[in-house]
Amino acid sequence: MPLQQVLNYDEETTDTISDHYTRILQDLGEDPSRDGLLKTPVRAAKAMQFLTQGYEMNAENILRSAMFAENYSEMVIVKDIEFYSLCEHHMLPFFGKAHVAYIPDGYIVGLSKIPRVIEVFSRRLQVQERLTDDVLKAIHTTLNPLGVAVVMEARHMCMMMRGVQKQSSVTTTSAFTGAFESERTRNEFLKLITSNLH
Ligand SMILES: Nc1nc2c(ncn2[C@@H]2O[C@H](COP(=O)(O)OP(=O)(O)OP(=O)(O)O)[C@@H](O)[C@H]2O)c(=O)[nH]1
Ligand SMILES: [Zn+2]
Repeated sequence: MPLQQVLNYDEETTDTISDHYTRILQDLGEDPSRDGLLKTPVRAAKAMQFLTQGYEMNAENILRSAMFAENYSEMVIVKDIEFYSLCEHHMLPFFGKAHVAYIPDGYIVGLSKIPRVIEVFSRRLQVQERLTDDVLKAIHTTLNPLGVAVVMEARHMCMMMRGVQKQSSVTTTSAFTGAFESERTRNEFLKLITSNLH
């Protein structure tokens, strides 16, 4: 299922989460009955369901829906794909850019499906390392290419707004399979994602 701008929110789930948010507001010392907060529990409940809709999505189905037999066997790179996720420790956002490459082995995939796979795994509670690995494995096992490479760069709000409070640190994670395990291929990919060629 693709990322939905407007989810079909299940009423019962929204009500339950909303009730929890009402209590959280009270526990934070707020007055949930004041004008500005009247709809906040429902809004927050819907926002959290939106941000975790990846649990309902299936990466394999998305990729299989647009796989085409093709003899192209050079590196295909989709870079600068923005993503937003939630860290599973604090449920605060981490966000940044993903760069994905693969070398086809008989099949190419519709380009938009790569950002869609990133949505599947980023719209959940995550850590950046697992997110990187989830994207890698989904593409590798479904498309069966000669190799897959994933690099993700992100800023973590839990390190910026609270805790250690470092505003400019960026975390980079990477994972590689197949041909990208060779230094030459990996370096070519890294060179291409850091170039300004558009
Ligand atoms: N490896 C990894 N760590 C993350 C990620 N997102 C958040 N964290 C870290 O998860 C750790 C949780 O550590 P704890 O000591 O249990 O939590 P805490 O007391 O809130 O830690 P501080 O953030 O240092 O105040 C922190 O070091 C966070 O920076 C991620 O995607 N990957
Ligand atoms: Zn965190």
